[in-house]
Amino acid sequence: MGTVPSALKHCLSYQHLLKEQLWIGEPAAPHTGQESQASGLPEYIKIVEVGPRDGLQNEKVIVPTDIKIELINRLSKTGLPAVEVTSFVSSKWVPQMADHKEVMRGIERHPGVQYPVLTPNLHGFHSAIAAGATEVSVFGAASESFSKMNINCSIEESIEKFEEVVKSARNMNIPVRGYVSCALGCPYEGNIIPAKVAEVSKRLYGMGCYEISLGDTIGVGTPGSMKRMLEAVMKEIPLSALAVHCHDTYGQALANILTAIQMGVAVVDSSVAGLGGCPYAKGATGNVATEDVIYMLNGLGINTGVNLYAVMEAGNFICTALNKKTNSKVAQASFNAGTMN
Ligand SMILES: CC(C)(COP(=O)([O-])OP(=O)([O-])OC[C@H]1O[C@@H](n2cnc3c(N)ncnc32)[C@H](O)[C@@H]1OP(=O)([O-])[O-])[C@@H](O)C(=O)NCCC(=O)NCCSC(=O)C[C@@](C)(O)CC(=O)[O-]
Repeated sequence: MGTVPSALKHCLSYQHLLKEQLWIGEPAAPHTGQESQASGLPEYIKIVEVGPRDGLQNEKVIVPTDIKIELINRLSKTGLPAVEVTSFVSSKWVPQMADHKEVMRGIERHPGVQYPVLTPNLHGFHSAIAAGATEVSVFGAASESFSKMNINCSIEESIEKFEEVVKSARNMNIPVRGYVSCALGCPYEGNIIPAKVAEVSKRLYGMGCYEISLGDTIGVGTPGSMKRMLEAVMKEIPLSALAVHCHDTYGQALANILTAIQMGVAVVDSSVAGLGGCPYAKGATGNVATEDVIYMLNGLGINTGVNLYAVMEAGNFICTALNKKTNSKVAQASFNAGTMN
């Protein structure tokens, strides 16, 4: 590979590059669950891929709709059980998501894959349903200031809007997921007490959200703060209804996820190539990379049902389209190792 021109190297598939890096692929032996059972970890972790929404929403240059659709179609073929597609929010506030209807209508739906979309209010919910959404997410915060900045209303007002969404969704048998942002810190208020996270989570769960995704929006959490926050939330909500959503600003995301799964959380949000950031959280970097989460879980013998190579290919596709370097350490390491062979 040493003499291959760099442009050509870029075109080579990760599958090809990685064929001799045996440690990087699927678990070597057929998964028995014994390894994870013995360690007390969940046998299966559900990965919720948020790249096409959370990953792309902060991109300065508008990503063409057909690229978004192609990314989602590629991710849908990797074994991922859920791919968050887009958000039905105001295009004045988040221009990158203005093509939500076209994206929703353009994607291929694979059996067994969920395609949730963000809907902050009834307006967004009705538009999402008209475009063919079959699952939605409401997104609240444990910080008053963040709620104001993000969705232009207080936490209390947001709960009222979410209740309307959940009520309408229930009538249509549409599942609703609930996010709680700033679960480990707020860009405006700093520290957020675990009791506040637990309180907002309880209200979202109580109104009918089937799952609560706890967002470390600005990636400031540590295993210590993750543990304290989860202990508080777990007093109010069944463990089976919890997910974690970690950004990697301070390089703690994988450690935080490991802490959460050691405590029994079995749903993890992540973003292909570590794309992401939040338009209302200045300085927040991307979500934890899906590739890195799968690599860690494979190493722990935990089943995800996701093909790491295929996710890396999808990551390579979107990074090439955006003309940026992947944030996935696993993809970087594999590509470097492959090109040095
Ligand atoms: C929530 C709103 C819409 C309120 O926006 P607003 O301006 O307060 O809304 P309003 O009710 O006063 O209406 C004003 C205008 O917006 C329209 N409008 C009203 N609702 C909608 C809608 N759903 N979709 C499209 N348009 C809408 C409405 O029709 C009206 O239009 P006009 O009459 O002026 O032409 C606005 O603040 C907004 O769009 N915010 C963007 C929020 C966002 O997308 N944030 C990023 C995602 S959250 C996140 O990334 C965190 C997460 C989930 O990943 C977890 C984590 O990491 O922590």
